[in-house]
Amino acid sequence: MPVSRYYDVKRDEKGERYLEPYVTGFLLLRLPLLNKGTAFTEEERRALGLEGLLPPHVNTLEEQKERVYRRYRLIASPLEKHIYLRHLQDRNEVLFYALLVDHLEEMLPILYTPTVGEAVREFSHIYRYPRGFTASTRNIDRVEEALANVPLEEVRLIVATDSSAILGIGDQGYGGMAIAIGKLTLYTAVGGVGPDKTLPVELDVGTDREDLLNDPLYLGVRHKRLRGEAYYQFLDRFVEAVRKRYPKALIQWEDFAKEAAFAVLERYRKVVPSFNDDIQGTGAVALAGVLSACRLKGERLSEQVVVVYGAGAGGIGVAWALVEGMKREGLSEEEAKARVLVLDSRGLLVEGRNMEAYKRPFAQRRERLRDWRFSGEYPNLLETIQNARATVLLGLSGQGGSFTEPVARAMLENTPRPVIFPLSNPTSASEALPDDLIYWTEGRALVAAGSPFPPVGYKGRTIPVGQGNNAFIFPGLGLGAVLARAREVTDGMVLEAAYALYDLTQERFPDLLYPPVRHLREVSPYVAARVMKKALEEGVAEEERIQGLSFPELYAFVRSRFWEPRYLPYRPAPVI
Ligand SMILES: NC(=O)c1ccc[n+]([C@@H]2O[C@H](COP(=O)([O-])OP(=O)(O)OC[C@H]3O[C@@H](n4cnc5c(N)ncnc54)[C@H](O)[C@@H]3O)[C@@H](O)[C@H]2O)c1
Ligand SMILES: O=C(O)C[C@H](O)C(=O)O
Ligand SMILES: [Mn+2]
Repeated sequence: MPVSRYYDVKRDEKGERYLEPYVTGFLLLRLPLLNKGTAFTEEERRALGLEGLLPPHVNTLEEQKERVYRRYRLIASPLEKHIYLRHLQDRNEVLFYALLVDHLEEMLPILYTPTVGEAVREFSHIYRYPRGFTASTRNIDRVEEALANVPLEEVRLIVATDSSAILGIGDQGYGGMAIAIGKLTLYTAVGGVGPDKTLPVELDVGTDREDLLNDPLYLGVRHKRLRGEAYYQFLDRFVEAVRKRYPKALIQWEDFAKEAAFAVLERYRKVVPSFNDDIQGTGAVALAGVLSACRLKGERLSEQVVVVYGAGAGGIGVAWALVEGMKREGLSEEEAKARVLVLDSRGLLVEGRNMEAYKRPFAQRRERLRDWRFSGEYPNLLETIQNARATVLLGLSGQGGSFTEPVARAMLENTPRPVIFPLSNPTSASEALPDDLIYWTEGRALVAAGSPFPPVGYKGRTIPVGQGNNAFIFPGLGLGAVLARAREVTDGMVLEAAYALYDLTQERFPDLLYPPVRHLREVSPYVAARVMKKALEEGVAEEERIQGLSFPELYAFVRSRFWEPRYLPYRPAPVI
């Protein structure tokens, strides 16, 4: 089976790859996975019916990049930059990725967090070309036929969202498609997964947002969200259709609101290789960063008292990973859980309190509160920090500005080097500005944030702010699972991704909490190889070619399959 309905990638007599298109002429210039624009050579133009359809001068990829980058630099607004780049992606994917890879640090905040949040909100207003797959209440009864319309035959990576909790901006209806597109852009740019192996999916089960339902331009289905049995039936149908059409594909669940996030993860994790990015990817990235922080202050993770602010997908995922990390250092489950305190909007999770099932494993023993001083029914953030003598504070609440000066100062009362990570996205949802945290703690806090922030200048020092974003985990985790053909993404693989990120940071960037974002293309293949090694150890790796490989061999395997944005030579398909 060819890679796509419109082309295949083959090898010539010398083993070099070339592309064989099944369409010629004008159409070739309209398909983003095929279009080289002005870079089609004279020979290709003659052979493929393009003569006279392009300007006479043949450009190199370098020249094309120069042209599009110059225009890009003239655009002032981040959202307009996003629109410009997305348009380029829909016109010529190789050029788009070649440009992105050259300017990763500059363009990631435009294509991904935080600007992608705006693109989600404005999705129906800035819409241009279709991309990805939409399963909706309109087509779910015919989802198999619909999925057959996707022209790609070798999809390996699907990012699917129901848009019920996009970043920290809540239910966003059809607009969540922009998040699925953004995550997969990273898979290709830093995870080396070919763009024709990826498929963004919007699961449009409706929206509860009145402003969207009343907006005449809104592009999604216009009814309230499906719930209960109907919701799970919808998802069952989708998963079944994916299994049939793309049996080798992994599904990354993205931005499902709390309860659904946990339920969907558990319902399908043994049915189809899948993981939840917000629970597991975030857990892993937080664990890696806190381990780095501990190393920098010369302490152990198991000595810390951690407060996790927010008890949704992100918060509970982070609490889980930190408990696992402490257990690795020798604590019992109970000892570890006593060191990880989790709060939701009503305060500290305490046993006996009325709460959702997924929160219960992280509720504190009641006796714990016996000598505590607090005002309300349950201790609030400040009271928890003070009474538990917290040394690490992690924000996954989506509540912008909730780490106030008294909160930061209370952390400093407990320890000379507090670890404070406001991890909520986008920038407006960040629990604090890194600048403020550094000032409030007199330059002593170790700070990383979910969204990108510039370095902070403090008393002559320049303090870099790490980006504690699951972008350091999911591309490597997904890539590793796919290359290993893992039948399941195990908890062991998720934790391995965390330790891989920590090890790499320690080795390559010993002064930092996370690698700089421009190094993501080194991080992901390393994480992937470690994930593959773990999958082999746990007996879930089904890929024949990697059985028995050493770590360097696994790493070489990943590198050899890493997609790079370069034009392949084209040869017309032989006429039969
Ligand atoms: N940095 C990262 O990589 C990363 C990854 C995942 C999520 N996040 C961020 O975490 C935030 C939450 O995302 P999620 O996926 O967990 O959403 P979610 O819908 O699953 O959970 C939201 C949770 O926020 C908490 N919350 C709401 N109001 C609160 C309040 N006033 N005080 C304390 N807690 C409150 C609640 O416990 C709720 O369960 C978002 O802003 C998101 O961007 C960051
Ligand atoms: O999308 C991000 O930037 C990280 C994370 O998945 C989130 O939901 O905030
Ligand atoms: Mn997310």
